[in-house]
Amino acid sequence: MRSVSLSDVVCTIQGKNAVNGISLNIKPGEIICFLGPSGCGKTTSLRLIGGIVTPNNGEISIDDEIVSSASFQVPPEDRHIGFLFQDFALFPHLSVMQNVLFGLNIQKHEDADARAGRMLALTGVSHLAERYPDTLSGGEQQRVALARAIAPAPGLVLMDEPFSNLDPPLRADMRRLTVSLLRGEHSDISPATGIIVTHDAVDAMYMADKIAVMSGGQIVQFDKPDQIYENPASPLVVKLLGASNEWAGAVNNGVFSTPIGDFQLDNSVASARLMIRPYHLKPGGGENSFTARLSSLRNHGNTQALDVLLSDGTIWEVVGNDFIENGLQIGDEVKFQINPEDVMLFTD
Ligand SMILES: Nc1ncnc2c1ncn2[C@@H]1O[C@H](COP(=O)(O)OP(=O)(O)OP(=O)(O)O)[C@@H](O)[C@H]1O
Repeated sequence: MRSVSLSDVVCTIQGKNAVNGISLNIKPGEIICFLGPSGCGKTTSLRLIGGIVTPNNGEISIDDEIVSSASFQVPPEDRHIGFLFQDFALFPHLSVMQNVLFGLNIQKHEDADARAGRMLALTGVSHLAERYPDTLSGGEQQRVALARAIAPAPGLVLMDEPFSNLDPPLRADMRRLTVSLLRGEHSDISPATGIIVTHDAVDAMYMADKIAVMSGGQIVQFDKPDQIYENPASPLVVKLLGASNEWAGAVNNGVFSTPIGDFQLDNSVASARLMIRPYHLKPGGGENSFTARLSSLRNHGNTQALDVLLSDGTIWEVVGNDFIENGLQIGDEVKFQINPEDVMLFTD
């Protein structure tokens, strides 16, 4: 298991800072997910760590040895990293077995055949050993790519959207498998530090010890998933982690008056934004409640969703599972309860 550290790393591509001064310390054995909207610099950060692109400024170290700076670059093949990148697709002219053997043979691994066989078994593709990549489904190819990345026991594995082409049940399987392999939960497979790029919050929440949320080439929050979920640093982080309702407006003399009630803020604040998750709004009266009119009701099977009109015409979503059973109907005026702890307030 290897440590990775980035210090004030900048990477300019075609005159634009794709990565704009990121610093990060990743401990041996940690699984880190880079999460962020499209174009925020996740893939470039991973490519910098892999040595595929060179920083214009700053330093990258692996196990306390500098591997990248503006003037010095250890080539990717000398970093002994496992890659699972779209650009490093399976070799089309090699069978599945030969693909997994590739890295093992470079390392002159003693029991390469046995180890490749074991990796194929663990990733559930032993029966495809003699097949060629173009005869495999997307999901099968991703399993083989995972086996190939981890087979040489690299101690550090970089993955760029490793489950991008998988449907939800297969994605959940692959998440579990990836974490168990990185954690070394299988005998004779050494644990590894994992750095994974994803734009899927569920992937990140499930797999990561820590999530690095990126925006505009910078890391805007780096913390444990539950911390990020409970204390998001900005509206962007709230949105990345799941659906949310919001309302923004002026603050007058420290009072933020919203359709769901008044909130006391600092006197110096001029404007604010309130956010709340759809499933945190529950029908019911009482102290912290507000009234809204139901404008639509959708049944998604295991959940039901309401669109509700606030007093100023703003539409919010409410998610639950018993609205229909409780007789709610479009046009009804309904009271909704809020727990003040679920309200996220951001000042501009
Ligand atoms: N080869 C390139 N040529 C020009 N611009 C590039 C290149 N690679 C990246 N960029 C730009 O750098 C920025 C960061 O790109 P990057 O691929 O790192 O983002 P990302 O967060 O991984 O996005 P996505 O989730 O869409 O893959 C983007 O604005 C992108 O357009």
